[in-house]
Amino acid sequence: MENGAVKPVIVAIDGPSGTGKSSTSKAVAEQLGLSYLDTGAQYRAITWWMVTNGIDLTDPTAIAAVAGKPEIVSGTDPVKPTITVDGVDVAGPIRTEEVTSKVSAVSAVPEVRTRISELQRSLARAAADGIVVEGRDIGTTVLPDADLKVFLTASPEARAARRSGELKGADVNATREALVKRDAADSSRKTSPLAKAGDAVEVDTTELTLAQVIECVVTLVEEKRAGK
Ligand SMILES: Nc1ncnc2c1ncn2[C@@H]1O[C@H](COP(=O)(O)OP(=O)(O)O)[C@@H](O)[C@H]1O
Ligand SMILES: Nc1ccn([C@@H]2O[C@H](COP(=O)(O)OP(=O)(O)O)[C@@H](O)[C@H]2O)c(=O)n1
Repeated sequence: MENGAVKPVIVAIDGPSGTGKSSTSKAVAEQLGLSYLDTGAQYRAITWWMVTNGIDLTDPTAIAAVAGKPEIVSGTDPVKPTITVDGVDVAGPIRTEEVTSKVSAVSAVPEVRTRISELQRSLARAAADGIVVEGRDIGTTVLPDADLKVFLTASPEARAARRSGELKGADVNATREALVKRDAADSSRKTSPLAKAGDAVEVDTTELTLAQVIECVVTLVEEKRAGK
């Protein structure tokens, strides 16, 4: 690059629910001055639109038929990420239990994935300094040429404890069951399932603090940038 400009760095962070993808990705992006994209929020947003519009989510054909309708816009500032559907701020409504329990059925539909993956690639291309993109299939399918791929894991117990800590009063066992069920659905779907890319660095976060995970990923990005 000319004039000493730094090449944009693309970081893919994948893994199941509650492994720390969002918290880690946001903090890494903020520390390194990169953009940030929560791809799960996009799948939640299209699911919210389908629920709101009474689409039959047991029928993949019905889902596919309307996959192109909602306009989903993601703001990629890690300090204040935003998400709107047809101009409506849905940051709150996409986190309800109803959307969480239905998102895997919607995200398994190939027409939905094609549409959302295109959005993701165009946002990654537009990020002048680079971007941290978190999800399930970023390293394997959406951005297979990412400069760094990280796959976060943690025991189901640790993940359920973290999640039920967020959802005040939620029963840990019920949270664990719902989480394991969603992982199974996301891992077994035909189109770009949740999977570790062959060249991803796996980080088990069960025994690590969030600060340790952030430091680990920042170091990995800096090593990549230094050409190590
Ligand atoms: N290593 C960690 N140790 C303890 N808590 C964590 C750790 N990583 C994340 N958390 C907490 O767990 C919850 C889920 O993290 P989040 O980043 O939303 O995970 P994901 O995006 O993978 O679902 C959050 O409340 C977060 O603060
Ligand atoms: N790249 C992605 C990201 C999310 N998803 C889907 O979106 C759902 C919600 O993702 P999320 O990241 O918000 O989930 P949490 O980890 O926050 O619980 C997942 O369970 C997947 O069904 C996907 O299919 N591919």
